[in-house]
Amino acid sequence: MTGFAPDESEEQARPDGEAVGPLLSIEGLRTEFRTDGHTFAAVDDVSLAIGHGQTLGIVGESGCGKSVTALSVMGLVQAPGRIAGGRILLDGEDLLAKSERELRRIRGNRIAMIFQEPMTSLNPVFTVGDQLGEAVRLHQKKSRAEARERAIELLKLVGIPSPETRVDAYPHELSGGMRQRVMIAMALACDPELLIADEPTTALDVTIQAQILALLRKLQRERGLAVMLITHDLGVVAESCEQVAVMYAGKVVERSSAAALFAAPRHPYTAGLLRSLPGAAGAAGRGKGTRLEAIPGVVPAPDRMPAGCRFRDRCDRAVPACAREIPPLVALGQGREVACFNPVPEAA
Ligand SMILES: Nc1ncnc2c1ncn2[C@@H]1O[C@H](COP(=O)(O)OP(=O)(O)OP(=O)(O)O)[C@@H](O)[C@H]1O
Repeated sequence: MTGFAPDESEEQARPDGEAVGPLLSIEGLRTEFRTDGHTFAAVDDVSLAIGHGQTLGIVGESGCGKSVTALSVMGLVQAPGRIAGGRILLDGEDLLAKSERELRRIRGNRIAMIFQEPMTSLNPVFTVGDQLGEAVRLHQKKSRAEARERAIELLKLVGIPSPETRVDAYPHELSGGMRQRVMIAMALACDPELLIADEPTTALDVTIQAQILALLRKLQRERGLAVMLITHDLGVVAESCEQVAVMYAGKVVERSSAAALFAAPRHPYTAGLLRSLPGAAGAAGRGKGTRLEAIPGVVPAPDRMPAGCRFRDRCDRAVPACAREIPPLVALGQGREVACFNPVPEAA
């Protein structure tokens, strides 16, 4: 375990004043893949939490384990992958102890996920209304006519103009941004408490990206939706997230409020990511659409992880201890945790 302990920032108060735990709590998650006789952990001892109605950004370069973390929460890890350890608690209930049938119900009703490329998730031969209506009828007892009405309502909710007409459109008749809105509408059909959005804006141009992020923020605010927002783009995090987890090579290396992280990153990897943003380093809201490729070197392949800190070959603050031991996540106060033997000093 990484020594993660939910702190005050994850304890929330109910209207009756009673404290409640986080909506989602991932504890010591390990998800492995077995390929060519080798077993490697794509997600290695990851602990995270998302409060009710909160947005957590999970950020890191390609291959860091962000998507596998999301798929683990959804119960959608496919062979040759498997969850080898840890707990995934939704409102205190361990999802890993659920049957496939129970999980399907939870996926349908409490957790929904949207992906980067909506065209791969929408069926080209059915209209948007058919597919949305189907999603509605899967979760609620409604007649076809009622499901169509609900589909129109959902399209309106996600800001599709002329929803009464668009409901009869086929996916290819809509722009990329509109298709992503339809996917969000599908995800909302079951009125979930948690929405997992895996790179929801990566395939879209910058203006449309901003609109989709604004829509997610609006839904989060108005419906009290919790969002796990997976992105390689710190600009997206700056715009949308309250909390951030930075992942590197299958591990969480820094957890923080977004404000504190952008004000003063403590893990050298986070600092490097922020430096790679154009404009003033780390200025929140800048650098939208930037890929995080400016740190020299690459993420080590999961079957060739170095001993000790996995970032050390790319790190300008490495010390001898980094070669010997994997740095544990250590609480630095105010909900901040960093896995580094030589973190960036606060004043830097
Ligand atoms: N089905 C699979 N079989 C084997 N390895 C896999 C499989 N899925 C993911 N991996 C490996 O797990 C690691 C983590 O992948 P993951 O997709 O979670 O990264 P990511 O951070 O989401 O990156 P990206 O932004 O590119 O999606 C990668 O090394 C990847 O190659």
